[in-house]
Amino acid sequence: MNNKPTVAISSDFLTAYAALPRQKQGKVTEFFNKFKNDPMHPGINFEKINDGIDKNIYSVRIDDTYRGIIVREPKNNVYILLWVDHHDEAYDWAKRKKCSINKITGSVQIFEVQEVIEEQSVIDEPVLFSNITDDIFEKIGLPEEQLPMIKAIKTLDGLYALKDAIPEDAFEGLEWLGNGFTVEEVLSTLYPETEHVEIKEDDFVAALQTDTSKKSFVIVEGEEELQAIMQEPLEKWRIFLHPTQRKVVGKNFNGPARVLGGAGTGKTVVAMHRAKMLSANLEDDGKILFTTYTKNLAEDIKENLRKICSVEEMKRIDIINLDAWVSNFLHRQGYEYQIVYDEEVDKAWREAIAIAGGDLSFVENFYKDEWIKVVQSQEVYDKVSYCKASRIGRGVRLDRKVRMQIWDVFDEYQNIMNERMQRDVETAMYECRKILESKNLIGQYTSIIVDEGQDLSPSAFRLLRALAGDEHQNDIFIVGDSHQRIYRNKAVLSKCGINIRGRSSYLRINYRTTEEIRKFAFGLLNGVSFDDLDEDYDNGKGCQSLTHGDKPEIKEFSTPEEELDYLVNRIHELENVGVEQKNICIVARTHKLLDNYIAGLQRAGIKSFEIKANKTDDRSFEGVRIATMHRVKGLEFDHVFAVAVNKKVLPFGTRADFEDDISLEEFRTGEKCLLYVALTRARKSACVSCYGGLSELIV
Ligand SMILES: Nc1ncnc2c1ncn2[C@@H]1O[C@H](COP(=O)(O)OP(=O)(O)OP(=O)(O)O)[C@@H](O)[C@H]1O
Repeated sequence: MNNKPTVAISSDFLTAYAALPRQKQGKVTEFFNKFKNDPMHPGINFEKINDGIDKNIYSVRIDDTYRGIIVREPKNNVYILLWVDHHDEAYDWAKRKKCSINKITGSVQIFEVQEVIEEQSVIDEPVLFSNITDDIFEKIGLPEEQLPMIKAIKTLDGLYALKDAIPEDAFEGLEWLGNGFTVEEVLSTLYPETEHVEIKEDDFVAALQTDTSKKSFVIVEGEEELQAIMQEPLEKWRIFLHPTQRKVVGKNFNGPARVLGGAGTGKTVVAMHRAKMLSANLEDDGKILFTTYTKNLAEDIKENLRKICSVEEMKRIDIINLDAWVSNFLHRQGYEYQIVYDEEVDKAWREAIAIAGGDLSFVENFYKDEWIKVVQSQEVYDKVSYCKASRIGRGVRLDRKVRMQIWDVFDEYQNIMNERMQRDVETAMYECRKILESKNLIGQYTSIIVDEGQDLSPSAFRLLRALAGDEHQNDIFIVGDSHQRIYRNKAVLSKCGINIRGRSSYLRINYRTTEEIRKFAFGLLNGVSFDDLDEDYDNGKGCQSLTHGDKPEIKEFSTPEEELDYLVNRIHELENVGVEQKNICIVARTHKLLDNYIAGLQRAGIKSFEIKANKTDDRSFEGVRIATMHRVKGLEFDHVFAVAVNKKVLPFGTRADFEDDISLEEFRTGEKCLLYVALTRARKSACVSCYGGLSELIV
């Protein structure tokens, strides 16, 4: 017998632990501290489970009323904490459970052995898995004992009713098969080829270390680790990665890599774990840059990275939004221009058009778009180059004469910015790269990780290429989703010196939203084609959520007052069933609209907390969250109300604001993406409401 005990915790145990009253949680932690050091201490009361089917599953006494459920595998000195509950409930949970190592996948599995299921009595209905052969069931890790039970299932509901009885890894495959995914899709999507380990039937120590087991179990090594786990038991992302996530986190890529995945599929989680892994393996004075588009997201990431990284690992990671990095760098280099945004930039454009627009009759948006999508995207910063530049994908055709006239406006825009010692952010990024190149400062970072890659511009990616230096192992890692592109930037990686060919992956399991919300939100994007951040398309299909709930509601009202009444009632209803205000978020298209809701809620006695730009959502504040659609990016709440989704609000612009149909369509797509982002922040429920007519973007 191995003398050193191996003690592990299951993901289910943490769920059960999180549901206990605080005082009982303290007892469990106390028990566990004692237990971990000496599982066979005489004070630990192992009791057999009466009528239990697995002789290795025991109960242990936490206090007078609570019991823990533990697998004890004496041969290898392994202990796995599976559950904790009131005495009777805990015994009930344990009675029919079995813990074993799956012969095919080598993973540790907890499952129930059931003799009959009710559905078997419905004779004439065809079974759900009639086309699935035994070897496929085996491949997805279904225990032999459960074959008859699974083969008898007739409906998806029947499958869901058995969720707790089936091992987690096998259930996932069954759910996807039941939802119509093909065997090939299921095997290639959910069961990545990881290192193939031959596990002996009873070698629990080795089995706990397979990637599939690590999805549901964690071996607890030290005191600090245990404390960190028990302090935030529901933050499972810190510990239990899916094998598909683990594969991307740990892989050595011989150059830039890209990960796509719909909202809530764990892209940020993967990016954070990868940052930790790379930091832990950095040599000498290497450094990692973890960057993203918005400041608040960078702040959130910093906060979360602290939860998984050691102090040493954190020290080697710079976490900052790219424009802030650029601004800091330029400042250190004595660059005298100020980076300006939105209103300031628009002001300069308006003036430039008034001064140099002559008899051209283009709308303001046209110049701004042309500047970003042609000049900055291709770096054609002089008249001659601009006149020769490709304008593929731009709606209006321009002859040389008109291009020359347009350049006069661009010239004037640059003059104005120069006079004011200002720069738009893209120009600043371009100039930042030029300084890096001229001062031989390229390659400042060993590795760069980019979150929300869909929102970075070509100038940003070219700058990142320079910051990472020449292509090398694990140089750039980008996660993103073009369905969530809500700013005007769009880049093709290969055109920015970032070649990801052969190094791309897709995450397809949605951890955040219910399947019903995911489908509804994704349906809003029907008929629009999306890119893969490179030269190809991403159809965003082939995803599935882990949870289920009600379909999002669409509520139409005649007046804002009626909508507000509804909102107030719903908030009270949610509060009455124990939902905290901070887990509810109201999302609107514009800042101005938010003010109406804040005032309305106040009149109804409901506290609200506006989530503002450049700040994290401070959870210590009470109140229903309220934010713009742009601002909720990267956040999540149990319940989301997208309000004022009115005819004249979404899209927030009309045909007259755009020069041509292509520009208009691009804008409308951005507006759809905003609604997609807003709704996919919801974990449990989402509602769309409007007054005075529903937005035409909801079909
Ligand atoms: N392995 C995991 N185990 C448990 N929860 C997870 C896991 N991976 C991700 N999650 C949870 O799923 C939710 C979504 O994860 P994350 O924010 O990383 O997704 P995302 O793809 O970046 O989403 P979005 O693109 O919408 O911002 C988070 O609550 C996260 O904690």
